[in-house]
Amino acid sequence: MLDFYSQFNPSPLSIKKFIDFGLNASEQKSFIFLRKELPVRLANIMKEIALLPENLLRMPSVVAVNDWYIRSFQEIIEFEKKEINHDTLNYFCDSLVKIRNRHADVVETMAQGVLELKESHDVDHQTEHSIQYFLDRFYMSRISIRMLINQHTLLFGGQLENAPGPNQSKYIGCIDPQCDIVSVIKDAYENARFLCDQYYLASPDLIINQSQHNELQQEGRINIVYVPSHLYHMLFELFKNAMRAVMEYHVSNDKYPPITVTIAKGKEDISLKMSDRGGGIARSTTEHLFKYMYSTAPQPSKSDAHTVPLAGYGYGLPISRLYARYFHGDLVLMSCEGDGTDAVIYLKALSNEANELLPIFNKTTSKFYRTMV
Ligand SMILES: O=C(O)CCCOc1c(F)cc(-c2c(C(=O)NCc3ccc(C(=O)O)cc3)noc2-c2cc(Cl)c(O)cc2O)cc1F
Repeated sequence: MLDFYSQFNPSPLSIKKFIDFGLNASEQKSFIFLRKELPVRLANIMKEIALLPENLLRMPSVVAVNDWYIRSFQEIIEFEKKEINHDTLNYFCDSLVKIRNRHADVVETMAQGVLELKESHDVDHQTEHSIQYFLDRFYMSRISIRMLINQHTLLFGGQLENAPGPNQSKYIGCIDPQCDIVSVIKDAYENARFLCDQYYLASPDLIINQSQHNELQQEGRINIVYVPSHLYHMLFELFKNAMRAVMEYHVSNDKYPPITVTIAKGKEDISLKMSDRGGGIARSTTEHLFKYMYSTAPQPSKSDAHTVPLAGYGYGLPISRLYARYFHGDLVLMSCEGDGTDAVIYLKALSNEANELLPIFNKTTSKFYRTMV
């Protein structure tokens, strides 16, 4: 069955399609689409997992993740031949929730798998490159599958959790058609600042600027049709990094240079540039920050806890970049060593251009893995 579903390409949806479908949503249509599309997306990435180097595939954590995928795949294809009725639709929703919970810790578990590999084998450059290629595609696939599951369970899950927030009633699933970018920036800043204050007993201030293409003059705030939780995840990660840099660079004085976020709206892009004066990083170091292998460093021993670990321990940055790229945006770092760092989140201004970016398993993909040692 895996071969059957992996022969289909995943069908990318745009934010506009998610919205249009959600406005007059039919649970039956969603069910018919998902009981095919979810196995297709699962099968495509499972074929890639199977192509990983033996020594990674045999790591206990990778075996566990693979089992979760096999089990979830089997549970969904059960619905292929089920009669469509009220009970089937309810059972389908319950199965999706069960699958989402089963896969909750996939990111950490895969990181553990990479660590197990690093500790048990020498990882040559080519293998590291292939693992980077695989994990970018694997996590992007996971983001897309969770997006489909969340939309269905939020639109039809029935459990209308506690009354949605003030404007959450206008949400279409997890999409806010009028996502107020400034308020998401402020939320992410306040939460990152809370952690910064706890650790450094101080934190940089925030300045928000707005600028837009002169033909787009609009009063008030810039809104976007987007998934607020994705935008929050990216901003929270970037604020944490910027604050750490500023606080580590300006150890002495108690006045810290503020972090500036500039929101720019053009015809095609909406850009969020976060600038800090945290001393910046060398170009040679910047490229490592998006590497999964580099950032899966063994936990620092207590002794050197005082040094600020440059090697991150989360996958915060690479995964934040995947969220940006998921709807055809991007996340770019421009650091000037000795001064500070600009991090830019690019988003599509038009929801019909914000298409899912999905990894597709095909002959070229498998050729890529075949060259792996
Ligand atoms: O994943 C995680 O948990 C966090 C993973 C990430 O952890 C980091 C972190 F937050 C901040 C920095 C950092 C430094 C720094 O640290 N400068 C001082 C030093 C320069 C070079 C070296 C060296 O070459 O050894 C050591 C210190 N300067 O600018 C940034 C910086 C990095 C990013 Cl991604 C950003 O969006 C904004 C920034 O200001 C580096 C990180 F890596």
